[in-house]
Amino acid sequence: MTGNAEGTNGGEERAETEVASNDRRAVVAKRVDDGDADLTEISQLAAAAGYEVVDELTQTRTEDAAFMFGEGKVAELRDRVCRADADAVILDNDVGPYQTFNIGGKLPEGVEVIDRFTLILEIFGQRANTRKAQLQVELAELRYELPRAEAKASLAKRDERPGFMGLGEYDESVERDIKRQISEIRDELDSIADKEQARREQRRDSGFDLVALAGYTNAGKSTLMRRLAAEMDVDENADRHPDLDTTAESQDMLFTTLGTTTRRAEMEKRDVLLTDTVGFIADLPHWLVESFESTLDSVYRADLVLLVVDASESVEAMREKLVTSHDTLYERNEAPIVTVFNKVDRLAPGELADKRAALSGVAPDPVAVSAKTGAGVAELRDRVESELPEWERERLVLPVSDDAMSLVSWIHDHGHVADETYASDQVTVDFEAKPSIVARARSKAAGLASAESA
Ligand SMILES: Nc1nc2c(ncn2[C@@H]2O[C@H](COP(=O)(O)OP(=O)(O)OP(=O)(O)O)[C@@H](O)[C@H]2O)c(=O)[nH]1
Ligand SMILES: [Mg+2]
Repeated sequence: MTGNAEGTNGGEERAETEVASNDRRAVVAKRVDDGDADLTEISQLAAAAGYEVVDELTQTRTEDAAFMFGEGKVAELRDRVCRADADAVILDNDVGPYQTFNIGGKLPEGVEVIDRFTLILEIFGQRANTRKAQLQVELAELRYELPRAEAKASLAKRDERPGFMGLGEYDESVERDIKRQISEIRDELDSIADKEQARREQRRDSGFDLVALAGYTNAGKSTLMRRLAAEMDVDENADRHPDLDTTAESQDMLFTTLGTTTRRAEMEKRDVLLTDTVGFIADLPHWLVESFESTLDSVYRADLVLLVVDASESVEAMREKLVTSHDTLYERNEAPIVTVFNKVDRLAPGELADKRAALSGVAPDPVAVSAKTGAGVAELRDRVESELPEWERERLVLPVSDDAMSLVSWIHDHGHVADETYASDQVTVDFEAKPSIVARARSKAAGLASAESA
């Protein structure tokens, strides 16, 4: 594949690649059919992957079958690469394997041609620090490679261009090998996903509501996560919640967060576990989204999703990012969504009201916050509690016994006790909890009563 996203075996080797990668120089380029090409996001992605952007080039024209750009533009690209002494060309386009090969052929020896997807994979490869993340990166790389291997195999078979791309002979065994690896990785990811699903169910059974932070990359999800999270009680929960973590790193960089982090959030009544996860980005091919699907399970399977958007950006940028986010959520999301306008500390007076009005179609009734200053966060907590699935109210009268006392404390752990009254031989607990918890409390109480009468 193009780019240097190979070597997904992680470990110390990866750390060295990362250090070495920090002084790579890149020219970023983009072609659009019409209008002006915007290089902001691809430049941010390049920086996130550790490239220094040394020059840029854009072109507005229809796609050239052989070179993607016009051939004259490729000559200009070559000049710029030479002048800037660049190591790589980063293209913000969906570039076919042959186009990549053809552009590479016009560039000085050793200059890499990297497209948007391989660049994103490179970033993910550098950030992948769990088994699951590494497997997902490997899966995406293999899925990127498969059609390319197929193309090479069919060319080799027809004996038209042996040694295509200077990478030696290809036969179908390469393809078979890739397919076998893909299926092995899928199996392992499936079993990880099953364990995670079981853990979510267990958490629900213990009375937690699961709230997920979703949104475009760099919207401020991790910063908001830290703001909402309770002072850490990881130690207390270390066994029950192995992915609970004290940190959720924030940086002004795309894709700071790759894996998922879960922390307890402090709410008035509800026990909420908040999960932070990978950000969304526009224009991803389906194979890349699918490779990271199980990372988004914590969003899709939550009880409530907080869709965070950077409100300091232009209305147009916000709209595009909201649409991308909704597209990503659309097919599989099961939970209600609350839109959060973040970074309101950066807005001029009146700007918030204008943006609310302009975006009411894609962001109905958003909560405005600053994760940085804490403004609006109290309102957000109230909103989370009011949007979570309704709790049921119940009143149980129990005999005073050791077993009854442990049931009372179980109810305290799993719901919200409004009143607890002791009489000489009985205790009355008035509480609210999820319907499933209320049902279990009832059956436990029935068990107590029958044990007593036995
Ligand atoms: N001014 C301002 N900056 C903020 C606010 N919230 C987050 N930021 C900044 O925005 C940048 C991105 O924040 P993160 O919390 O890393 O964003 P994220 O959504 O987790 O990003 P990824 O993990 O990269 O997808 C950081 O530089 C934060 O300091 C806010 O309310 N106000
Ligand atoms: Mg983050």
